[in-house]
Amino acid sequence: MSVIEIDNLSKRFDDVTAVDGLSLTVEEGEVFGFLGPNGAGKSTTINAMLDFTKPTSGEIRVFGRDAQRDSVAVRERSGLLLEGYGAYPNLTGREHVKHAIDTKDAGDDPDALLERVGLADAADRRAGGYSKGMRQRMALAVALVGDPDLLVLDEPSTGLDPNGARTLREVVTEEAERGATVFFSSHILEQVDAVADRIGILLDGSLAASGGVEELRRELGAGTTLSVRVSAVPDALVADLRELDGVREVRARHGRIEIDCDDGGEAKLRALNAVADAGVFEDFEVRDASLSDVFSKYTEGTA
Ligand SMILES: Nc1ncnc2c1ncn2[C@@H]1O[C@H](COP(=O)(O)OP(=O)(O)OP(=O)(O)O)[C@@H](O)[C@H]1O
Repeated sequence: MSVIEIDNLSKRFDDVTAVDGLSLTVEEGEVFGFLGPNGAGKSTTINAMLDFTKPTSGEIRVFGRDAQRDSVAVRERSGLLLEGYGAYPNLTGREHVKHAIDTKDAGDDPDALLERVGLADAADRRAGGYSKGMRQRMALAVALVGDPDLLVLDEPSTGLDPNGARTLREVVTEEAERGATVFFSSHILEQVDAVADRIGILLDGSLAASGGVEELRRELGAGTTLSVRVSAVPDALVADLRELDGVREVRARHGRIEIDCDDGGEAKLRALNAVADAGVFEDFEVRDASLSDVFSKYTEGTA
């Protein structure tokens, strides 16, 4: 069953088109990574999903219900960590979580939730004195209240240190194992890559690509890099390599020649032969382009 169905969503603010004909579906139990650079339209999409902003056109269904007309029912089943979560400076972390539990009429233990997000030690401190990362951890604890069927996390890694980022990934994985659907937006690919079943790349309000990590890599023809250890780097060889069919870029550094090739074996084979013919070949390794390369390729030149 699809938990989120977005159909041809557009949202304009005066002369700015924040979302432009976006369609996507997220299935039950899936962790969906919603990636895009600043200003791509991620928050606007999320706000429309939760009826915090009205679409200019298009339709959104969450749990099979109209996201605008049935927004109360949608929000009741969702746990939200949204940008600019407003903490009450005078309330402690525990009081924030307790308040969310009471509001949702849930049976959670606030301390257990704070423990899960690594905030147990600061449970009795006022949120006004929390660091950015601590506030983000608290917001995550609040989002987890009531075992929501859908977790909507908008840039949840903002302000988190590496430990916090790991805790976040663990929590997302645990929630998915529990059966929750997770919609996770970020402009940091590594955060999403590690936990997402599927990724959508949003650019200028439209989906530029979507699919599983491997599928995306193939679809985008991310290519592979051949790294050859050489005894010397003759200029003529570098020039020859650049001319080969299927070779995209050649770099020489630290006794190696790095050759970016199209997917498939032929270009790599041609390049290796050329290095061998030049009499400088020592050793080689092959690296697949990471999804990070794919993402940079897609977002190059954008904000
Ligand atoms: N309330 C608003 N009024 C006018 N323009 C807006 C409003 N909200 C968003 N925008 C514009 O819509 C575009 C998309 O913004 P949005 O916040 O959805 O992007 P984002 O992908 O979430 O970016 P970020 O990663 O920086 O949070 C931007 O150009 C932004 O300036």
